[in-house]
Amino acid sequence: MAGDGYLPLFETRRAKGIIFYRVFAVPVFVCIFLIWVYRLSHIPNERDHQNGRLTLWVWIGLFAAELWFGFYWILTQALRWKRVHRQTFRNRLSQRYESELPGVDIFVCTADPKIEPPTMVINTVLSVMAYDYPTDKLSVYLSDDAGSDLTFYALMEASHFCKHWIPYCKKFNVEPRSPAAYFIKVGEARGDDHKSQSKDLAAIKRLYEEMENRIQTATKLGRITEEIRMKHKGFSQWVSYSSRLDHDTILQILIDGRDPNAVDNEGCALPTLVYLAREKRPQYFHNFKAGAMNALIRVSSKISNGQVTLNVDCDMYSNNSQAVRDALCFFMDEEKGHEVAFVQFPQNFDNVTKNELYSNSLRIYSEVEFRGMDGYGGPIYSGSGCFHRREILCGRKYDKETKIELKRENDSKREESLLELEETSKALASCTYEANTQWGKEIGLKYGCPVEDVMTGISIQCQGWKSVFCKPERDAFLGVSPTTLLQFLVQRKRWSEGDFQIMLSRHSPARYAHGKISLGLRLGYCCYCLWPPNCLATLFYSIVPSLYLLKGIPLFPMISSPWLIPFAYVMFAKYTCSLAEFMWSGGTALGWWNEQRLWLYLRTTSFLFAFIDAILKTLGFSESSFVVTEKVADEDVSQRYEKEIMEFGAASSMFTILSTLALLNLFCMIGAVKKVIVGDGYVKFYETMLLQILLCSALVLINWPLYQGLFLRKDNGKMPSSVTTKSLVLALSVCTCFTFLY
Ligand SMILES: O=c1ccn([C@@H]2O[C@H](COP(=O)(O)OP(=O)(O)O[C@H]3O[C@H](CO)[C@@H](O)[C@H](O)[C@H]3O)[C@@H](O)[C@H]2O)c(=O)[nH]1
Ligand SMILES: [Mn+2]
Repeated sequence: MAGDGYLPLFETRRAKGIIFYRVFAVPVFVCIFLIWVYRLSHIPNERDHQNGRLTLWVWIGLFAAELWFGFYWILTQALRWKRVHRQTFRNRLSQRYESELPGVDIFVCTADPKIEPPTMVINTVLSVMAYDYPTDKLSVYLSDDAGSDLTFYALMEASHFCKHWIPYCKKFNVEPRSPAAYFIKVGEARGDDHKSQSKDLAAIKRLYEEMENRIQTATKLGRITEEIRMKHKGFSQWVSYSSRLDHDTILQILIDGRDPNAVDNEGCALPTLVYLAREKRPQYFHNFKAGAMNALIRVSSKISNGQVTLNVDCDMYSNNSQAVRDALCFFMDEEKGHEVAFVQFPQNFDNVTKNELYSNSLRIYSEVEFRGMDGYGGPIYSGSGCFHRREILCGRKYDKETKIELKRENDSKREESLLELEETSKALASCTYEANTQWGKEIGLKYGCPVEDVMTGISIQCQGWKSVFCKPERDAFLGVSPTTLLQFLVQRKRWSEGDFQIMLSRHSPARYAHGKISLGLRLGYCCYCLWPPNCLATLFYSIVPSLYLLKGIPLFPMISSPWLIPFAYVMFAKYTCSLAEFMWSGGTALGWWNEQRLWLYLRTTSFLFAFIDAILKTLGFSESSFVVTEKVADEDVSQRYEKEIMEFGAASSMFTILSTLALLNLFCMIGAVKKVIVGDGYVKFYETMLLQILLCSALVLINWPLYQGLFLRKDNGKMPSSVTTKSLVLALSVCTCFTFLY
């Protein structure tokens, strides 16, 4: 196809405004440099203060923090310097390859029926079963790490309902194809929007609601009744089940794509649908999601062996039925496609409130930073919403000469009977299968890291492969993001700890990746992998200058000094730029303000805990864990979330740290105000301490929701009184000790 008249399947464009951005970034860097010069050229000596020695240490601390911030700012530039946008041409794909499209295996992961309700899980499954893609080439696998018969039951119901749902979606070309999300959307639309299909709509809605009722009745009951049990032989597999961590492999091919009778109610073939709960035994470590994915890769290779795989988390339903075709435009492009190992779509969420209370839209990642990495060889593999070439995920090395042909017929073993196929596949999901193999090391997803995805992605890129970031206009996947502050902090602790572990591991972008991926991409990786150490500089900067403000000792240039300019410019430029970025990406000003708060909270808690834990793990002192994010919330928690009221309500040590810091700054602020009123006059204090006053007031201002939670609120989401007491005592003692002892 390549040649003179060659029309590519995708196009890459430079992002607009890059030159403008670069021109803007240079003076910021110069000013950062001047700040360093200021610290080095103004080292305090004994005569400056009677407690000069102490100030010297503080000076060194500030210099270290500013060195770090400056260095980190340079890293963030790598994510902005060369942003690109991609556009796909699905029509061309269809014209050239419609009859030769490759098999696509879709893996949905779930791990707990309580916090990932079965109805949510099957909505995701149904949405991907209804992709606009030849159904005989589509297979959907649900991995259930809880081995729950409730989830299995829900999937069984879905396997019946899909016979109505898939033809309905295709007939009326509906979006989104998650039934729950679709019915909500239709409910909100104007009456005449769906008039032409009102009869079919009413019928399909009734079917869905009946199914949903049955599933929810079972979920509420907490077990499967005998009556339902009798209906499907699959339940018999639960006899060996003693707990979620101790059971045989449970595998059911609910719809066998090879079976000529597996058709929808219009007579069209259905996609294959498989339930898998891999074997679990207490004496074998199960490696969390990475273990589940590797079992899925093996089992699916036996059953359908699609050349392309897609993984979605159980809450991430497909919101765009064209996404598979978008991904294939990259893989199947005749000129550049052969070097693309994976295509990552952004993670979007359908429960984000207007001003993103927990900065949960991941806006800056998807609009700015991933595009920046894409310019340097490809984004990180960030889990859900990523298409892979199966062979590469299984460890195939890059070789310029040989191209992996995607367009070929499936070579699955078609002769075996369903039962035989189930039995042989089961063996692939046993606990012992991986012993003495390269699974988890060179093959499949990597083990031993809480962010198995990022780790796997960097090692694929280091083999020489590229990746692509694809963000179609209509969001491809929508999921559920945390709805409480604690969930958010715990999730980010897992992410940052995992990323930092990569930094300390043999896959470190700082060392291992040298010469294997571009410098820009390595710096980009470092930006994420160095999240946790940020805690040190941020803690220092949010405590020490405020305490010195209380004492009346200046740590920054005076208002009349020209050295104030670089400080002022860096702050002004950095924050204006981030505000502009945020608003250009479609956010609100208040959303940006909330994001700044969340960064402070992350840096002082999640990153701190992650920093300590990652180091302990690397030294072998603690075991890895994976706290699954809750996807449902209590009624009153959800209501507060809708109203954008921050949720505390748990006696967590993370909250003690946050409250102590907030109170400490408040006390310093009050102390400073008192000094101004009774002390040597407003003007002098203001002249010498301006930056410290600004810093401390900004911290007080941004912590406003915390003070509310500590003292003003009465609802269940307020700060628990134990946290309030602890942090009051801590903050007061620090302030008192500091004032009187030094
Ligand atoms: O033992 C486990 C633990 C988790 N999961 C599944 O993994 C997915 C991700 O878990 P979640 O708690 O939702 O974590 P998030 O932080 O929201 O997930 C992001 O970060 C993870 C890495 O930390 C990636 O694996 C995910 O794809 C990415 O969306 C969910 O579908 C879980 O059901 C398992 O299958 N087995
Ligand atoms: Mn999730």
